[in-house]
Amino acid sequence: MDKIKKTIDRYQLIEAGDRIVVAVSGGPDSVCLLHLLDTIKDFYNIKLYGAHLNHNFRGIEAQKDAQYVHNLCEEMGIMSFVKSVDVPVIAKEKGYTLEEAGRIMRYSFFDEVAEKTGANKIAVAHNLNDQAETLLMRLLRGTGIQGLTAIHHKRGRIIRPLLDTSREDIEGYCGFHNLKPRMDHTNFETIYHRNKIRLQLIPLLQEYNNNILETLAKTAEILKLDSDYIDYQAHQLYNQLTVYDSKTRLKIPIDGLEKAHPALQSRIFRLAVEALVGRREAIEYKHIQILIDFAFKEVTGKQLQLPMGITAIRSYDLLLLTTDAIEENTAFTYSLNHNATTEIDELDSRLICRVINRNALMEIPKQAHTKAIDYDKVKGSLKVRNRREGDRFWPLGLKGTKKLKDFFIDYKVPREMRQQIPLVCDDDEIIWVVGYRISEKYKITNETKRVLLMEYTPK
Ligand SMILES: Nc1ncnc2c1ncn2[C@@H]1O[C@H](COP(=O)(O)OP(=O)(O)OP(=O)(O)O)[C@@H](O)[C@H]1O
Repeated sequence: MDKIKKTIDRYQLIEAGDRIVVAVSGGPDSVCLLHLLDTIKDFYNIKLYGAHLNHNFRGIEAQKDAQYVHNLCEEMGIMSFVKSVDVPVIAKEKGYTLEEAGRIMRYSFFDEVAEKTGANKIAVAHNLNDQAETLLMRLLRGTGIQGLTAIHHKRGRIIRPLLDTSREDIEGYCGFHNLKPRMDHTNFETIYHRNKIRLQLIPLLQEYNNNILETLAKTAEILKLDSDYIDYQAHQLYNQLTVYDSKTRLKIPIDGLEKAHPALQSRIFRLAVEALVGRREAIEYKHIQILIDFAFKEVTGKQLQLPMGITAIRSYDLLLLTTDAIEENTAFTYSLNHNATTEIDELDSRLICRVINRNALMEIPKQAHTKAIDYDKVKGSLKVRNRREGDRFWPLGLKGTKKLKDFFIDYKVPREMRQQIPLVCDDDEIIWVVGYRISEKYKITNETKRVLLMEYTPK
């Protein structure tokens, strides 16, 4: 009891008035956690809810776990929530491992219960041994400083009050209070490997250091401090560099990245991945290495396909990361009416055209997306379309026409964005490359009488 109170206070896991969902698998750890929190609930002035997910891994045994948790909570007068999810089916459908799917479903269920009850915290029962085992497993597999910080006492609204308490103490507590937890079946994570670490490696290490569990936990804590600092720096730089086109598309200037310390580069990529797909760990170290090589060494225009549907595109001095489908064939053409609004569905935008008198032009504010041209020079019908093979254009201020492709290159328009740039044309020529330039041929001169005013806006 003293130990967990110390942990709670040291890491500020609980505040008066908290409503806490306790994740109860039915094993010794979570039963001990529930009992402990129930004992101190008045001291801390908190309200508890029990939550159990039946993963449907083990038929009747799993149902008994669920029943057990339900009964236990009822005996303690704690409102409980039990849900059954067919995790094996979901894992198969989504291509996750059983362990991954179980974890995702479990945490989304805890969130659901928190939503329902208005809880602001979720308590899970990882203990000191879990911490040491996780650290050793990661060390053996190979990991970075972040991985060696192992399990955290607090992350978002998840709290782990038992993280400094050993399995031995937890079993002692259960025995003392006559609690009868069910066998802990919850650990699907390479059970065999973890068990070997638990039963062989840790006892061996204990011959060298009696307090190996505490030592490993301390190491994780020291590393966490340093890791937090590097993360903080990475966040700062990420926020400084990254430009979002949309939620599914972001750009990072390559020279900014290149100047950053390599320790920050890989973290910035992970933050970008997190922004796109919600999870930092969605791609592995080897993918980050490939991405770094791609960003700094590959040629313009090439694409790199990463897991989770992420595409990286290097274009000029920008690295684009997106989960959008990169479509090549999106040709569109719309006729423009002189005094009307034309919707361009493909770009989710509209173009408003008005023919006005030359004199009225003075009152129109100058904006990049509002342009005026000499209407009397327009031949045939007006339209807006995207680029075609062989397009040429005479940019305002230049001596003659050039290939539209070269114009785009001059303006560093990424290749895969060129399809998305509207071009206002007449029967003969491109009049306006929207967002960039109008044509020299259609510019307003002293002779201009009627003006076509065009305004391009998002829908
Ligand atoms: N079926 C379950 N229902 C409710 N809570 C559970 C369930 N399984 C696990 N938990 C909670 O999660 C904690 C960690 O469980 P376990 O060690 O099996 O998961 P892990 O895979 O190691 O970790 P994590 O779930 O945090 O990724 C348990 O102590 C318990 O609080």
